[in-house]
Amino acid sequence: MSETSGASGTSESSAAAEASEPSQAGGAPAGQADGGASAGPPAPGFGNYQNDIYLNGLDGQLPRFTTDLTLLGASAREHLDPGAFGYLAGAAGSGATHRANRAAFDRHRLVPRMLRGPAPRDLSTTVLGTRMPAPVLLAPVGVQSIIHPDGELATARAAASVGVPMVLSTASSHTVEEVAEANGPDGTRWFQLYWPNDDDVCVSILERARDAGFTTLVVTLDTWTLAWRPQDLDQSYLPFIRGVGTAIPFSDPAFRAGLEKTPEEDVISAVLRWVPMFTGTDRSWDQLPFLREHWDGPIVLKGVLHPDDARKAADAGMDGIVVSNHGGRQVDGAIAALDALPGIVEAVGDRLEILFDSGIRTGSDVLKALALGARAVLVGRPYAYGLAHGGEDGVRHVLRSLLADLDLTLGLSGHRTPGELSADSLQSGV
Ligand SMILES: Cc1cc2nc3c(=O)[nH]c(=O)nc-3n(C[C@H](O)[C@H](O)[C@H](O)COP(=O)(O)O)c2cc1C
Ligand SMILES: O=C(O)C(=O)c1ccccc1
Repeated sequence: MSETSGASGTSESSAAAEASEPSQAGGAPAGQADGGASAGPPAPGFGNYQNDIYLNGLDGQLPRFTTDLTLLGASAREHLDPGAFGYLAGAAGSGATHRANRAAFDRHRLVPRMLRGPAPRDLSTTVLGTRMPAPVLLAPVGVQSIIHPDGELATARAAASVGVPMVLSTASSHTVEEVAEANGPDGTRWFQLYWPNDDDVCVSILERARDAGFTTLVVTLDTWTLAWRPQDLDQSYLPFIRGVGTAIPFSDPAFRAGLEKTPEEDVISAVLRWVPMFTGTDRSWDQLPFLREHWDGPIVLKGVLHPDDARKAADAGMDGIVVSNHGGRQVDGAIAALDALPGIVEAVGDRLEILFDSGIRTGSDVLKALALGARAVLVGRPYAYGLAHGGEDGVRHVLRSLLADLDLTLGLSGHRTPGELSADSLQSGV
């Protein structure tokens, strides 16, 4: 949208993996009614979205787009420039880890239980002091203005209307203050840090995030430099070197103080100062006290895949971790995030909160991650695809679909709350 596209990506990796998920004819035509999407507090029982959709059908209204979230990658292509699509759907290298994330879910199957009266259900939970209606958060996804002009503002509004917490990326297209306003007084929001190597800039961004009502800090460890991403390389597509996804630093007084000209006057110089400040900046465990000193809420480390790193996070006094391989976008050939989860839960499950992301597409995926010990999950590409399909309404449709599927699948499996799930709820290795 904001970019002109270069050569179209031809490698069969990454984006193709997402876009080639089995395509059924199920996708409702775009542009139709939004199946009962409405702002305001969520209806009691997420499964009601199913009723809304069927009842709207009596009036000839179909959901805005498909309710099968595994299909969204393919249809998002129609709404995006090739560059933006490749960036969103793509992955590292051959896409092996991206595919492994999905394959891992298939190796675990739920074993439903009967006649246990699992209604009404209660999906709500509290994670690190944040009350949430279901154990689901929106993962940090940067540069959302390449997906839709409203970008993170649309996401923030949709998240608040459903009650789901959002995690805002440092690489946002809108400032922390703008996103907080869109998310509103009732929205719940966490802030994701790409840790700048300039301490003054880091502290200034943290203070702004805290003042704007972001309660928990998520520090991403696995993307201190961008991986080899053929989908982007083949199109020479990197939004933030064009000053897209840089709203937070460019509006930051400490960052601006180090520039001779403002970013509005000279975007190239601002980009040249920012990019090396947040990428190419690997950190070490002994630097974590700096963040503790400058952030008074909970701190979560995102991108942990080894039990020893999870132990180090606990030893460092961190409050939580996200078991994640960044949706297969960083180390191609890395372990599927779901396969890393049980060992990490065993190592530190009693010492800190364990969240999970990478590959969640359906309600049953959420249940499998919870059964393997995650307290909550983050979902990335699916809501970004929703944003591509229909801005705020599109994100809301994805969220309501995922939560309705989660609620119904939990109940049909014989459970009333997510806390009832355990490894016994699964048959694994199938
Ligand atoms: C387009 C895109 C941009 C992303 N940007 C960020 C980011 O700025 N910060 C971050 O920590 N993770 C980022 N991620 C990773 C997500 O937070 C999350 O780990 C990943 O998308 C989960 O996998 P899934 O897409 O299969 O749900 C990004 C992912 C995508 C697809
Ligand atoms: O593309 C990503 O996965 C990502 O995390 C990122 C990194 C820098 C800027 C924007 C997004």
